[in-house]
Amino acid sequence: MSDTLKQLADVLDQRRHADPDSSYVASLHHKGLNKILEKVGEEATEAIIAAKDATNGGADERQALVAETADLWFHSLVMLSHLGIDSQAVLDELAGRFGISGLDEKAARDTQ
Ligand SMILES: N=c1c2ncn([C@@H]3O[C@H](COP(=O)(O)OP(=O)(O)OP(=O)(O)O)[C@@H](O)[C@H]3O)c2ncn1[C@@H]1O[C@H](COP(=O)(O)O)[C@@H](O)[C@H]1O
Repeated sequence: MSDTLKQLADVLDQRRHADPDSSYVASLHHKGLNKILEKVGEEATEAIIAAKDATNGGADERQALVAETADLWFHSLVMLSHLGIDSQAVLDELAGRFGISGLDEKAARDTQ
């Protein structure tokens, strides 16, 4: 899975300074951070609605949720690229959390 994310992140970095008229990614960078954040929020909302629809839905609704989650992940990667943050850092962050219960981590946070 992370090979796909890595490949996509590389393509996104390559498109950073491409022609906005021929690249959707370049057009997002050209419009700026606010537009990218607007898309992240929009795709998050669409993923939430798709998840609600998938609760009682069939294969089509489940596939729609997969597609909306892909849109959300894609636009989140564009956001990181725009800010010059290597998406590998997110994968490293998740890897660093392996074996640490979310409940234990939250309890430790509350005592700090
Ligand atoms: N994975 C994606 C990907 N996922 C979603 N999208 C685009 O994200 C947009 C989201 O759709 P919306 O309907 O929400 O957006 P919209 O209405 O077109 O845009 P707004 O007017 O709302 O801003 C669509 O244009 C999708 O095509 C993607 N565009 C590109 N990629 C990857 O990025 C690579 C580079 O793309 P380009 O920069 O376009 O060459 C591609 O080869 C793909 O690998």
